[in-house]
Amino acid sequence: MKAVHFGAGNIGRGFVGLLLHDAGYEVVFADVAEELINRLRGADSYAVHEVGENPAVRTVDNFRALNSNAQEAELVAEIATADIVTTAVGPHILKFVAPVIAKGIVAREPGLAPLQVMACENAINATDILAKEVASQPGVTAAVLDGKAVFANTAVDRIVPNQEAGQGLDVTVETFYEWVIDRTAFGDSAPVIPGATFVDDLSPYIERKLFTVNTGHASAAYLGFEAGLEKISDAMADQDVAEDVRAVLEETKQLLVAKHGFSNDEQEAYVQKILVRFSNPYLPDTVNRVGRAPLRKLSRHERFIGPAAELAERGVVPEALLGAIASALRFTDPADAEATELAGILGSASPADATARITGLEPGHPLFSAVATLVEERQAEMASTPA
Ligand SMILES: NC(=O)c1ccc[n+]([C@@H]2O[C@H](COP(=O)([O-])OP(=O)(O)OC[C@H]3O[C@@H](n4cnc5c(N)ncnc54)[C@H](O)[C@@H]3O)[C@@H](O)[C@H]2O)c1
Ligand SMILES: O=P(O)(O)OC[C@@H](O)[C@@H](O)[C@H](O)[C@H](O)CO
Repeated sequence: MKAVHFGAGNIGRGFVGLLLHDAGYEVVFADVAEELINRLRGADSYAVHEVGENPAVRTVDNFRALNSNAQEAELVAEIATADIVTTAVGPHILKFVAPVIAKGIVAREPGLAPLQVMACENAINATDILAKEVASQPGVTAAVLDGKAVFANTAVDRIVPNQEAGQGLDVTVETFYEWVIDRTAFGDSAPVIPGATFVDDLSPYIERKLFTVNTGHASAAYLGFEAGLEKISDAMADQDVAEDVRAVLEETKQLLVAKHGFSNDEQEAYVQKILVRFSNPYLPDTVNRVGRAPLRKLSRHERFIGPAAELAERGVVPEALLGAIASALRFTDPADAEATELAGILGSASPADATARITGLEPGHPLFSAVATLVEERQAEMASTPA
């Protein structure tokens, strides 16, 4: 069995690659980072260090690596004969990997089982986004895809920080993991991945993951950044930050319980577990990594505006989420292109225009004016602070 996995970064090596390896797949990593590809080519195995409660070291072998920019023909041939394609490249990168995936699908011999495609990104229904991109490639029609590929949405959860320089291919991860996959996409032929959970309705799981783990995580990052802290575990050790994160998760709990029918106790247990995960002192995770790409995180259906908008539509003022959004507007990182772009929008547009551009909220939406007020406050702060 062979899997082609796009993105040999943190989650690619530390989670998706590991679970596919443990399920018996040979993994062909495809990435654009030449140095990383060369390292993978030169190694027989790498180690995944699971840190926290019940630490363990796992070994991944039986992999190869291709440069997806420089070795397109080879990659097409691999995809044409693979069982599974997965991605962990970032939601905005899916459009760049779609063309080669489409070519690989077109090149599959008739009679082969359909390629099983799963995007493992933090976004609601990321595989649908990828499927749409694949279907829009030249020469690809619904008839071409029919019988040659199936696309399944998934929710992936494991905190994998940026890795220390000098660590080579080895990855430090938390012990917890969860990979929930939409079973319905596969008919009777779902892949056997012992570490994954297959469900008939993914939407409650994917929203619960994004609006609890990622909303809480990003809140800790932006509130922690504002408090001058670098590590997520240090942010969680700050009583004010921890209380604010807890209040944010109380609000998303209210939404998730009402919308998806999770019991209050079940959701509370999920929240408690997550707070412990964020506080893991052995995990060298930073506010800059978790706060990365603030424009993506502040977009319409993402971890802040998504739940806050739904709460506002239900007549609830999401005070704690608004507090976290205010902190997100203050996030700066010269190395982060989206943080720079965010500052540019705040510095040049009117409060209403900036709010619409940053969040995608419509001016008539019940959340709009509350966010516009935060934007205006941030703009006033920026105007009074020397550059
Ligand atoms: N790190 C985590 O804790 C975590 C957990 C769950 C989900 N995710 C999601 O997984 C995705 C990846 O996150 P990450 O933390 O591993 O990031 P990362 O930056 O460590 O890895 C991304 C990898 O994708 C590669 N890449 C970029 N463009 C590419 C292209 N066109 N073709 C092939 N490879 C390409 C990069 O070189 C990099 O190696 C994101 O969507 C993230 O939200 C991350
Ligand atoms: O990957 P992002 O940028 O969407 O979010 C940053 C972190 O919150 C995220 O990577 C978590 O570590 C992960 O989603 C945990 O499962």
